[in-house]
Amino acid sequence: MTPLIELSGITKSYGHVDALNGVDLTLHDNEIIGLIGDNGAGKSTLIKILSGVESFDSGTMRICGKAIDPKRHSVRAARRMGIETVFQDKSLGESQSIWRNFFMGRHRTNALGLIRVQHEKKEAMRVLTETLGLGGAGLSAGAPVSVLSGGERQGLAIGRAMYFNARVVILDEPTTALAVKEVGKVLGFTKTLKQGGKSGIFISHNLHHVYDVADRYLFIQHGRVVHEARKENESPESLIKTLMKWS
Ligand SMILES: Nc1ncnc2c1ncn2[C@@H]1O[C@H](COP(=O)(O)OP(=O)(O)OP(=O)(O)O)[C@@H](O)[C@H]1O
Repeated sequence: MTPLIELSGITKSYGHVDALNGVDLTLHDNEIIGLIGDNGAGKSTLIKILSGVESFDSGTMRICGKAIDPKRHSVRAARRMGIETVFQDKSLGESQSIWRNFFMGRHRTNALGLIRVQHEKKEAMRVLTETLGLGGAGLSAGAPVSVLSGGERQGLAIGRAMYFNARVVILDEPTTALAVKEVGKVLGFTKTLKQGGKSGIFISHNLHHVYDVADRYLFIQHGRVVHEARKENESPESLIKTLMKWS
């Protein structure tokens, strides 16, 4: 089966800094991979390239078998091909309502071009309650995002990506700065992605979290994938040992 994402020899420099030095990476259908690497290893640069925020200098990138022209790659193009990124706490507007956030930039309109407010409210709540199990007293589509906990905000961003048919959801440090209970929620949402048939790329400095959600682990050092491991042969402790070896 054609992989969802195939990177071969991807390089990216910022002036004299070589952030990526020939990355090879494959992501398959309904698979979650964990990207592991020390500070400055190149993880963020890699996901910026995948999500279209940055372009790459050389190498080849294929999404669902289609070769990507680095000059035409953009966030919009990546989204069109089903790649969505959930950034830590940055993808939601605090004071805006939950339903507006959910449909931000992709509102459903009627024949007159007006936003279908009731439909969007209903759909947003359906995804949050049925797919992600959020809810409880007081949660309504019209409430501001600020009423949601840190974990629930990540859930909203993940639910939104699923609703808009993302094939691949990239989670960049989604558990950083969250309380333990909230971390559990976010790890649960990430597993929901996989149960829903999606794929994911999960980045975290906490290797217990990465171990928990990913099927396969890629270790990055100095802008290259230097080691790969599968869940069945690993434990959180063995991942930590391997990271120390490559740091
Ligand atoms: N916009 C930029 N301009 C100059 N150098 C950059 C830029 N972005 C990243 N770099 C450099 O590229 C290298 C890889 O950085 P990157 O942020 O991708 O690493 P990372 O693995 O995500 O690190 P961290 O875990 O600390 O977020 C680093 O040396 C970094 O300083």
